[in-house]
Parts: sequence; structure tokens; C-alpha cells
Amino acid sequence: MASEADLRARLQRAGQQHLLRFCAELAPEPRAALLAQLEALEPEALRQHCQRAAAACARPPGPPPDLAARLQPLPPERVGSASEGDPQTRRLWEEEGLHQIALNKVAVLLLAGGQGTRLGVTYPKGMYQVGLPSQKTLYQLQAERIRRVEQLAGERHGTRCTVPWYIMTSEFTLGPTARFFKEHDFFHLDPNNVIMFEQRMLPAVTFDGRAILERKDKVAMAPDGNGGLYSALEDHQILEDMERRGVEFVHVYCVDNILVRLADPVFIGFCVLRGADCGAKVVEKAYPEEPVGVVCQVDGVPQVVEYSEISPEVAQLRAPGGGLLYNAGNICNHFFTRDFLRMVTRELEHLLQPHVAVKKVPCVDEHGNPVKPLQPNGIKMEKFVFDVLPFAKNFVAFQVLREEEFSPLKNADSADRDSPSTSRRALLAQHCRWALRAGARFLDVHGAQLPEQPSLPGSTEPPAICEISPLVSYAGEGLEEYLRGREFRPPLILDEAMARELQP
Ligand SMILES: CC(=O)N[C@H]1[C@@H](OP(=O)(O)O)O[C@H](CO)[C@@H](O)[C@@H]1O
Repeated sequence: MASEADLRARLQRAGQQHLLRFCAELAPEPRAALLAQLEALEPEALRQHCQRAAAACARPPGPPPDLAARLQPLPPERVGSASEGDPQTRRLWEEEGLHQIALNKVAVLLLAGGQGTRLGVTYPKGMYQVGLPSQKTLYQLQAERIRRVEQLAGERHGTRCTVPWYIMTSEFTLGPTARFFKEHDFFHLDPNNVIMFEQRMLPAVTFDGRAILERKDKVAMAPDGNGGLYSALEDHQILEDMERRGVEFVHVYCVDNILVRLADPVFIGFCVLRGADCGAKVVEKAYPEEPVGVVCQVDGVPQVVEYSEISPEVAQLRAPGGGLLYNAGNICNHFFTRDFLRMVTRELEHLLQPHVAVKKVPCVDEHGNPVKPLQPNGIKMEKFVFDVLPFAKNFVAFQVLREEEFSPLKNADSADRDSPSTSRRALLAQHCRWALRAGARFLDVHGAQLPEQPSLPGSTEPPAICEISPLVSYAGEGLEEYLRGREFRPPLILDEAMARELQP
């Protein structure tokens, strides 16, 4: 371990010697912890990071003034659709996806390093349960969808196959996530096929470029954004692991969408058949200010412009038909070939520009007393996972139906959007639709049939509570044999045991 004098010299080179301000008054243990933390910060990288943050902060806030003139919607030939077009083509995509899964060529990769600040929980978001009758957490729903898609592909091709689950965590989420999976016996997945790895952390910085002390003995650190994926893949040799397993296609997704279709065969098949190296699922934006990135072109090159970086005027622009001009909402579901990821980690990672997030960062005052700032006082620098899109040789977008595939959990229930209640409703409405479509009939307490509304929107309370285990159906398939022509008094909880009972 480096001596305090060494560290002081290193910090001086980085212009950050204030981080040792309280060192002399610390007890041996916290002192050693602080020194260890500081030792891990490479001086030149630290200097650059702090300077970059201050420089970014000095620029006028908001999107670059010329951005609007450089934007264009994606050309239609780059966009496929899961819902429009003929069912035959959709079946072809699905077949191709299932085939690749059966060949063990598909992996899923979860971005789960975030802190869930907006949701207001202190544990990883994936451990959250939104109050479904089954009480399943987001992690459990995802694990079960992996098992089901493996089963569907395996049955179709008469083989046993595996979709490995890579989980990128951070210092905040690795410990609790790993414990949670162990406690739940990896939700009956083989632990060898669940690979957790950690993304890097970066210091939070004041507006004038000084790294922030969160406590006398600790620098305030934050994960380096979901675009930290690319250095984390390299740090932990994840692409080598994929290569060993024969994985060629990776579905990357973020943790908070309760309707996420892991390794979605339709999306995978579409991307593979189009020869894409990089793809993104999109939904039609719900309203101009919706906090979703916009998939579009900048200077003729496909890119996502994040909601925090688009001006309200541009977000509100209308196309000739009356819809939003920039209506391809990014749902943080990406397709990458392993070769593309390899090229990014080897050659391009350093070209990704960090984005600036101005935040309230808990810190200490000049006497070392803890302060919970009421106003933003610091900058976190984050890379974005989609910033590799411009490097793709053949990027495609794939439009899906919001009510079937997108209901993110971002906020606490005090918000009226993207909350536990809206996620729960979206999932239950979807399952109710699936059940009605498969021919189930729901009865009220008096035995009278409830009105059928097969086009139930995800935003309203469904007429009957119905939850279908992902182990029984991945995307609404195969339910007729259990439900057709049958009457149920809600709640209907269709899990594997009930499915066995209902089997003709
Ligand atoms: C950097 C990044 O991936 N941002 C994504 C991500 O936003 P967050 O606010 O970071 O959760 O998920 C959104 C969809 O839920 C997507 O629209 C957006 O572009």
C-alpha cells in the first residue's frame, strides 16, 4: 500500500489534495479505508475526470444550439415493426430467434448498477416487487422468462439450450444482488449461467472541479453510467466468457421494465435476418416530454438523443401526419453482436463522451460535518449504453407495442407515471388480455360474466385480476389449452401447478 506521503504527491498532481483534509484526525481503520480508496484513483485519470466535469459544467446548459438542425427521424428502411406488417414475416423472425437460442448463441445482459434514487429504495431495483398477487420481484419475473424462452426454443428444436444471464452490477448493487440470488436459489437457473460483474465507479465532482468528500473518510463515488458496460466487459473478460460459450448475439436491457421480453426471439430474429450488428427496440412516445431517449439520426448517423439532452421545442415537433416527428422512444433494449461489442471494447470505448448529470451529492462541510444538500452541488459523469450506435455498420430499430412491452418502474407511488402501481396495472392488464384472447371468461361475485374487453389498455385497472406465470407463458402463447371456454372467478393465478390441473 502506498504511504500517505506518496498519496499526497499523487493527489497534488491531480489537483485534488483536499481529499486528505481530514486524514490526520481519523482513527486507524477509517484512515486506512480512505487511503485505500484514494490509492485506487489513478492521478492522471482523476485530473482529467475532474477537469472534464468542470469544463462541461461551464458550458451553457441544455442541448447544443445547432442540434435541432442536425436531427432527422430514422429512415423507414431502418425500422421494423412487431405489430404492423404480415404475421408470416413475424413468424419467420420468431423462428430465426428461437433457432439461434436453441443453438446457444444468444445471451441476455442486464444493466443493474443503478441506485434507484427516483424510486426511493436503498436496495437494487431488481429486488423490488410491485405488489403482484404472486409477490414476484422484477428479478424473479426476468429469471422465469429466461427459463421459459429456453424451454420454447428447446422444444421447437428438440434440444436443451441455455441463455446465459450476464448481470452488470455496481459497488452499490453487487453484494445485495448476489445475496438475493443465492437466497432464492437463483430462481432455479444454473448458477454457472448467471454471471455477475461490476462496473466502475467515478468520483462526484463540484462545479469547480474538486472531487467531493462524502464523509471525512470517503470520496463520493457514483457508477460510471450504463455505458460503463464497455469498460466493465473488458475489466472482467466477459466477451471471452461469451466466446467460450459460443454466444454470438446479446440482448442488453435495463432492469426496470416489468414487461421486458428477455432474449425476445422476434427481436433477435429480426436483427439477425437483417444482418444487423446493433439494434434498439422502440415504442411510440406517449407524449412530448416523456422521459425516454429518442432514436433518430444526427448528421445522418443513427443515434439516441437522451430526454435530458433534447429541447422541449424539438420534442414537440409534429410530422405531417400529426404524430410526433421524433416518436421512436428508446426502451433501453439493445441487440449487439459479440463482434460489435469486441470492436467497441478494443477500439472505441475511449471515444465515448461522458454526459453530465447535476445532482445533490451528500458531502461534508469545511469542518467535516455531514451535509445533505438542498440544491444540486455536484456533477456525476456518466456514459450511456447507446452511445455506441453511431459506430454500427448496420443499425436497425424495431418498433413494438407499448402495452405489450414497456412499462418502466422509475418513480415512487407518489408520482402518477412509471410507478409501482402503473407497472403492476400494465402487467395485470396484459395477462387479462392474454387470458381473454385465449378464451377465458371471468365471472363476478354473483356468477355473472364480466364484460369482455380484449383491447384493455395497460393504463386502467383490468376488470379481473389475472396473473400468468412466465413459466406458463412468455408472450401470451399456449394458453388456450388451459383457458379456452372455461369460467373463472378472479383472481386467476395461473402458475405451473394450476396449469397442470387445467391440462385437458
Ligand atoms: C442512458 C439510458 O440508457 N437511458 C435510457 C434509460 O433511461 P433512465 O432514465 O436512465 O432509466 O431508460 C429509458 C427507458 O426506460 C430510455 O428511454 C433512456 O434512453
